[in-house]
Amino acid sequence: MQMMTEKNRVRCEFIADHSEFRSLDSINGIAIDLRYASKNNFAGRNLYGSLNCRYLHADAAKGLDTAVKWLAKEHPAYRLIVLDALRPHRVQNLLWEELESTSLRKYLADPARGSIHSFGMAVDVSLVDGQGQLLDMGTAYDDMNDLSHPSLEDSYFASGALTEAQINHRLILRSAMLGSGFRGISTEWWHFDFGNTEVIRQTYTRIE
Ligand SMILES: C[C@@H](N)C(=O)N[C@H](C)C(=O)O
Ligand SMILES: [Zn+2]
Repeated sequence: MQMMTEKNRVRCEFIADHSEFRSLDSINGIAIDLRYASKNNFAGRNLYGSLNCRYLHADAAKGLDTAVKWLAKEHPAYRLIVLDALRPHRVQNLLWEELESTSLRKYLADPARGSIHSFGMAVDVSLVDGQGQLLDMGTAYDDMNDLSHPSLEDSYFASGALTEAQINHRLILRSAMLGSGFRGISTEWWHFDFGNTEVIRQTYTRIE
């Protein structure tokens, strides 16, 4: 296993000069509402402060370009909205502290391993309609409970806790993302990693 060296870590303040990363503003056709750059998140405060986190690694940005094109062709009434993208490692630490002594840490990557967001290789996304309104996914973004788990959707549909429309919205989002090289996780309908997470942790640049 390759050890992470200093050259694999870059402070977020220098990201604009780093050729591996692409601004979200270069991805045509997406909406952007970075929740951790506002008070509208589970911590209730702006966690990014003056840091510009409107970035992704170029590999993941290319995947998002593909997802945008698929959606425009197959579901032109809907658009992707990016709720989080690059998340500096120092902010992952803040999120981890925020959930100390709770059972909710299972919804976060342990900073000891590192979040794929901190490599710019994960995105939190949803769908908006033509008016920019979020589609109903059955739970809100970062709603840390079982109803958000893709792995439990079938049973929640059977019990009536999730409607057909809510499941359909999730399926459209998932089709756009999985068909473009992203992988979902079992506990969050909004989170997608691009590529092999072990390779990313070992070889990609982590933003501090
Ligand atoms: C906290 C949530 N939005 C999230 O992104 N979780 C993943 C697993 C992470 O922390 O990397
Ligand atoms: Zn995420």
